[in-house]
Amino acid sequence: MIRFQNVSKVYARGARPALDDVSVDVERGEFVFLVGASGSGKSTFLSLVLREQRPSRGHVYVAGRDVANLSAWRVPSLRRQLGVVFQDFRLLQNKTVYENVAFALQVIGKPRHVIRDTVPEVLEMVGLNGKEKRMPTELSGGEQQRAAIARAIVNRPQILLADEPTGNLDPTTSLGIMRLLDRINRTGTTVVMATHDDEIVNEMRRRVVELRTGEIVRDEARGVYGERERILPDVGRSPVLDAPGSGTRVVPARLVPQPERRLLPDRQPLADRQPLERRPAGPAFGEA
Ligand SMILES: Nc1ncnc2c1ncn2[C@@H]1O[C@H](COP(=O)(O)OP(=O)(O)OP(=O)(O)O)[C@@H](O)[C@H]1O
Repeated sequence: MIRFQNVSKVYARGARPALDDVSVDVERGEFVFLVGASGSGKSTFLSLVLREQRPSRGHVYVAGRDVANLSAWRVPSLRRQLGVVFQDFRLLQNKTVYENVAFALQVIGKPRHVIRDTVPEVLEMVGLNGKEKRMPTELSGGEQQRAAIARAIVNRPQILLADEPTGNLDPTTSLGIMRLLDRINRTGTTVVMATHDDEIVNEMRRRVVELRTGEIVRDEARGVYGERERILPDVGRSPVLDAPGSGTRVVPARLVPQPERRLLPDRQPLADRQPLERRPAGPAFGEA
């Protein structure tokens, strides 16, 4: 779905590369965390996928197309396959929630009846029904991010890119946003999320690609799909969510980050989860 082949990006002559010979594949339907310190190249990675930037060397393929070689008139069609959410939401302040989401369809020429049917469906999916007429200033941060996510997925993109989507939110609100992104991913949308939030990364137990000064220093499958979990024999309990009534499950002790704190209660028993390759590519939203 996304392939970086020996990609380097140098912004200014003589400067250190923002990305340095990066090769990585993101498969259809994956959820990948892109982590690394500030300045390690995460946003550069996302901007290359979006064709906001072109690589200085190497190739970036998105849905099979070499994006650096796309002619300018094909870039909008690439972007239609990509939904994007940002830390600062970037809603249009003079439009209501409904209008913000509808606008994403209007600009690509969707007929009015499609907009009328689709927007309420997406707003319900992200948990904003009843708030259609609110202006962005009348929403909490978490609600603004939900509106931004609704706008990003309303056109059913194959890929959702999220650049620090929880960066402005408190832990509880972040949890809700992560559940929503998880749900969107489970319907078949590939998600790549750049984040500094170790707690979320450790909790979600998905693939983690770590950048350091432009190079990949870690690429690790986590959780049920990761080798680490399968080979770990010792099993421990999370002290926070193993409280009575928490509905949590046993987790391998060594996978619980320090300090131990679980953000995301598991909603799906391990045995019910399918390996990625067997997960059908479903519609881009709606319940899995
Ligand atoms: N448009 C630009 N022009 C010049 N240099 C840039 C540009 N964008 C990023 N850089 C540089 O490239 C490097 C990687 O930056 P990037 O924004 O990709 O990192 P990041 O991991 O996303 O950081 P953060 O977590 O702070 O957002 C940094 O050294 C940064 O200064």
